[in-house]
Amino acid sequence: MSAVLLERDDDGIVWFTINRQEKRNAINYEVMDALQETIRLVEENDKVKVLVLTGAGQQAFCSGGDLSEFHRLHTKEEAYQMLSKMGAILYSLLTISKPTVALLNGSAVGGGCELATACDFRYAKTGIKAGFIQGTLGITTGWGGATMLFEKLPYTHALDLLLKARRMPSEQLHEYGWIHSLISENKEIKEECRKLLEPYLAQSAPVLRAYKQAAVQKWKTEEFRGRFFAEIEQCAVLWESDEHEEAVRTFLNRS
Ligand SMILES: CC[C@H](C(=O)O)C(=O)SCCNC(=O)CCNC(=O)[C@H](O)C(C)(C)COP(=O)(O)OP(=O)(O)OC[C@H]1O[C@@H](n2cnc3c(N)ncnc32)[C@H](O)[C@@H]1OP(=O)(O)O
Repeated sequence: MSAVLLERDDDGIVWFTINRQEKRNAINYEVMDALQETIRLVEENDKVKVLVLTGAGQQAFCSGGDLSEFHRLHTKEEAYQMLSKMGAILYSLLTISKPTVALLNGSAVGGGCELATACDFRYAKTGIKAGFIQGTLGITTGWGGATMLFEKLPYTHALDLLLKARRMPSEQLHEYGWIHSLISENKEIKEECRKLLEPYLAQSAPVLRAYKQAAVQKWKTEEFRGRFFAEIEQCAVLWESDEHEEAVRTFLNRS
C-alpha cells in the first residue's frame, strides 16, 4: 500500500495524505520523497491554489519520524543526514508560494507537529491532542520546528509548547494560536476544511501566489536559514545521547 495518497480536486486543492495508519502515519523516507515531489508540483502548477496535508484514518495526523526506521541512526553525522533532508523539505513547504493547511485528523506528535507548523494554517478536529514531545526523547526538534514556531507564535507560547514537551488538547492549542480552526469531530473533516478554504479559493492563483511570495520573503534569508539549520545540528548532537538511545529503545520494546 502506498505510503502517501495524492488527490487534486476541481477547486484547485491538492490533498496530500500520509497513509501509514499502522504506524500512526509516521514519516519515513518514502513519505519525505513524496512530500518533496508534491511541493515541487504544487509550486509549479498554476491550476493548484492550495495544498492540504492530512493523515489517513481517525487516530493520527502524524507521529513524527519513523522510529522503527530511524533508530538505526546512531552518530551525529548519520542523524544529521536524515534530519537535514526532512528539514530542507519543511523549509520548502514553509516558503512555498501557495497557501498551505495542516488538517489534523488525529494526534500529531514530534516531527508531526513540525510538519504542521511549516504550514500556514492548522485546522484540527476537536478532541485530538498534539505536542512537541521531542524533549521526552532526550532530543530537541530536528526538522526546524522550533525556529518556525518562534516565527509563528508569541514567544512565551512557543517556548512553553517546546519546554513542556507534552501532548495538549486541540482546544488549548487553539487558545495558544497554534490551531486556527477547530472542526467538530462529528463533522466530515475534509468537507469542513473545504468550507474554511472557500474564501481563499475564490481568488485567482496569481493573487494567492503573490500574497504568499510577499509573506515568505522574510524567511528567504541566509540569517533565517542559518538559524533553521543550526537547530537541526543541535538535534543531531543530542541524538547521540544515551537518554535518546534509551528512550527510543523503550518505545520500540514496549509490549
Ligand atoms: C525523527 C526526529 C523527529 C524530530 O523531532 O525531528 C521526531 O519526530 S522525534 C519523535 C518521534 N515520534 C514519537 O516518539 C512518537 C511515538 N508514538 C507515540 O507516542 C504514540 O504512538 C502516539 C501518541 C503517536 C499514538 O499512540 P496510540 O496509543 O494511538 O498508538 P500506539 O502507541 O499503540 O502505536 C500504534 C502503532 O504505531 C507505531 N508507531 C507509533 N508512532 C510511531 C513512530 N513515530 N515510529 C514508528 N512506529 C510508530 C507503534 O509502534 C505501534 O505499532 P505496533 O506494531 O502496533 O506496536
